[in-house]
Amino acid sequence: MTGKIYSASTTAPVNIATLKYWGKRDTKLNLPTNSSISVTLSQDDLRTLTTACAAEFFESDKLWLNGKEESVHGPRFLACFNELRALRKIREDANPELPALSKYHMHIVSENNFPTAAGLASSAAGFAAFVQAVANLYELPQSPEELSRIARQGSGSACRSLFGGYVAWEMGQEADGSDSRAVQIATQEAWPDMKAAILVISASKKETSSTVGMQTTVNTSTLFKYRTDVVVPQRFKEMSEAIVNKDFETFGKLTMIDSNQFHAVCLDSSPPVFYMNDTSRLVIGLIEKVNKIYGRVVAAYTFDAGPNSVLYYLEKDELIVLGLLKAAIPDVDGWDKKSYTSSIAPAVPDGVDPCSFEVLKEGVSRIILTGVGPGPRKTDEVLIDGNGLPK
Ligand SMILES: Nc1ncnc2c1ncn2[C@@H]1O[C@H](COP(=O)(O)OP(=O)(O)OP(=O)(O)O)[C@@H](O)[C@H]1O
Ligand SMILES: C[C@@](O)(CCOP(=O)(O)OP(=O)(O)O)CC(=O)O
Repeated sequence: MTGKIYSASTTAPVNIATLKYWGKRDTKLNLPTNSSISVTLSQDDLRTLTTACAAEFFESDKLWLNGKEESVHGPRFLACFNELRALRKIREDANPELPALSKYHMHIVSENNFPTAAGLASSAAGFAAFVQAVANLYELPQSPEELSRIARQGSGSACRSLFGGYVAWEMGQEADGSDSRAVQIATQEAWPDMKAAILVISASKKETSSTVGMQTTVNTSTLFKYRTDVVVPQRFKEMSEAIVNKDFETFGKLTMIDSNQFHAVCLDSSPPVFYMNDTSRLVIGLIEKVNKIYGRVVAAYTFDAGPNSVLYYLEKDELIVLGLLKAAIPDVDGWDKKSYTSSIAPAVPDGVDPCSFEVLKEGVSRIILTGVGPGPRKTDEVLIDGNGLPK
């Protein structure tokens, strides 16, 4: 059977948290135990591209991710489908001339241009793109904030990828999750010189998913309650202010101590959850050393649920940060053509032991040079063919 196919596409960005979401107070609605903050990264380097289409002749909802069909019958996808269809239905009821897309099955085709399920926040970009693509298809009037409440139910961190720039996920208080949504703290333009270097230390699927790891922490860690009740509320205020004031020193310090505390509560879980490895710890040591040598925060490290390291730094310090990394890991994929050598400062400052570079050379497989970027973007690129199947 054939017929008219309605379609819309979007791209969506990855975001990397600087104040970590770790723990759910409601696993069904994906409601967090604490608020969190992230930086949205440029889609020139990391992005999901998703096409959503609907047609009367489709027989079921389907999703193809990177060319492979995946189930959409899990509760996360179902929650998003149901909410989006309900919003479309409101439009159709108000205007009976609209095609009855809410009654049609959907085909979703999506591509990540980076490793999936490897701690590079693919679920964040993936669910944000999915929700935004369907919202585009349905021509929904809802704001990014409202869409973020839906994306949150796909994957918590996805709610933050509905915005560009600097984003907070406010945990909310309501039992139904109506006030647990993302808001923008500052636009990309407000603080445009934030850069990020991602050291890909492992691009393989991780052993303990974030979903499982965080609930192990909620259920067993005694340090965790102190983190959510005392530490995060204070840090949330300080980090939001640091972003608004473009105060990298405070932003960077908070980013590093929060990453470390997140991994500390993982270790305090039973059984303990480990995400960092020896290479990750070496990166921490190196950045701590460099910051000490310069007497200020030149770069801030953060690690999610995996060994990969994300380093935030300001454009003005690019020569210091990338000069050192280029000296340490010159041969990995991902370097651009710039030289990053300076006539005034040595690439490897006094006090940094170049012997440690051997471990980095062994452990890092790729560098991704990126920076703060915008939120989801509509695109004319379409990933489906005339039969509603992946091209
Ligand atoms: N483009 C996409 N479209 C829809 N769903 C996606 C997409 N990309 C990833 N996902 C979903 O997210 C899952 C991977 O999420 P997971 O949390 O395991 O990894 P991650 O997001 O890369 O890591 P982390 O969240 O710890 O940074 C995939 O199995 C898939 O269900
Ligand atoms: C360490 C983190 O990256 C955890 C992300 O967890 P997810 O958003 O992947 O978890 P689910 O809500 O279960 O899908 C920290 C963060 O992004 O804030």
